[in-house]
Amino acid sequence: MTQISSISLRRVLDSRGNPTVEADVLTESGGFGRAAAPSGASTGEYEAIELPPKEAIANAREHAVPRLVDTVYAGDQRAVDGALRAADGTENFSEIGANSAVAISMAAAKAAADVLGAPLYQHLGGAFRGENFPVPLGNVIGGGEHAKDATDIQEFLAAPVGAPSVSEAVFANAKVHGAAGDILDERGIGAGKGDEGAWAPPVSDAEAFEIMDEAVSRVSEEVGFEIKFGLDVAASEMYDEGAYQYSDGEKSPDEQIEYIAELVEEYDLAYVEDPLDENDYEAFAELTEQVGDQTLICGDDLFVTNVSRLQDGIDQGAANSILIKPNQIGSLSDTVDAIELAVRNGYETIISHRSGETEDTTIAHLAVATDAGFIKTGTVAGERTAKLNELIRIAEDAV
Ligand SMILES: O=C(O)[C@@H](CO)OP(=O)(O)O
Ligand SMILES: [Mg+2]
Repeated sequence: MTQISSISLRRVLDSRGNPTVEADVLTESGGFGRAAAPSGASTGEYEAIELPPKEAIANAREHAVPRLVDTVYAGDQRAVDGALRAADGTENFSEIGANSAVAISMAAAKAAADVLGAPLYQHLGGAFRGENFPVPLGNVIGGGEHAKDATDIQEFLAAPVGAPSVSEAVFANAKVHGAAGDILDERGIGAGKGDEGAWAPPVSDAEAFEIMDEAVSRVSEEVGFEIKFGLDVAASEMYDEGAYQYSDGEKSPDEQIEYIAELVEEYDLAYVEDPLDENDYEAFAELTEQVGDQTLICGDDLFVTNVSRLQDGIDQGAANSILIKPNQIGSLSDTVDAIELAVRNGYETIISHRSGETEDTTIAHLAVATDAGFIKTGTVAGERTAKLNELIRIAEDAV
């Protein structure tokens, strides 16, 4: 029933106005799935390779499509992803492109769910999936590679850890975004928005901390539950010549560890992603040792959703959580392998969008299917709210 009968690939727009790969998968019984690849700006050095979409599509048509059509069952996700790996023949999808691979992988899962008449989260999670819903981490203020002339730290993220439901959490994050906008106004600071819809004000990181702190406490008081905040430092982007380059000077790796540990204390941060360079497992381990019992130290560029990099981190005690981005590794099976390895070792999982996104909502389903503790997918902007609104629908459907 789920045997793949055709695959179409096309270029569509992403939220930055760049082309990306979209895949349609059809099965012999009429099942249909459509998915599109997202795209990063602050990409990790060890990510699977995104090819220019035209090239990715041409190569996937030549190598992958013939291996899948009339042969592989969309319901057998491991077979779909195994065929993609075999068609590509490299470690990092540099032949067919991780963008083509992940689009086909996700579209096949959706086609299978369609045939089975089950929502995607149910198909991926199975009968015994957990009962929890992820806490949404929402980007409220940001800079780094996502906006010029804004903060050095890439993302200041609202974390509504005390929210009684997914929908209350989602609305609270949007309110924090609104409150941060009000505070910027009150301070006479004009701000545009970055790639993910977060405010991108021309302020120092120190001022952004003040604004975030004020915004989460205003909204927390209004909604009556605890809202903390966290960061994506995206430190690899500022690491150069052995030091972290901030607008107001540089910090050595030891100073960076001390600075982040102080921020965790001062602001009671719920979450700190990529506080250190992607090659410095040792520094990650040191910071985790210092503050890992108070906060999540998360590896994004450090782990790139890759089981062997995650295993290295587990062996060394580097970080206590992992960011999960299907396009960093190129297939849903590889993604789920990373999630399972993390869970077996007590690492929290955070399913994440990319800064370049589409209306695709697969990550909302993946987060629920795998019982992830968190999902990072913005606060406002259509390609972000697509996931958040899907999460609200899933929560309603799954009761
Ligand atoms: O660093 C990140 O976590 C992501 C998403 O916020 O950014 P990008 O997609 O640019 O890598
Ligand atoms: Mg990141």
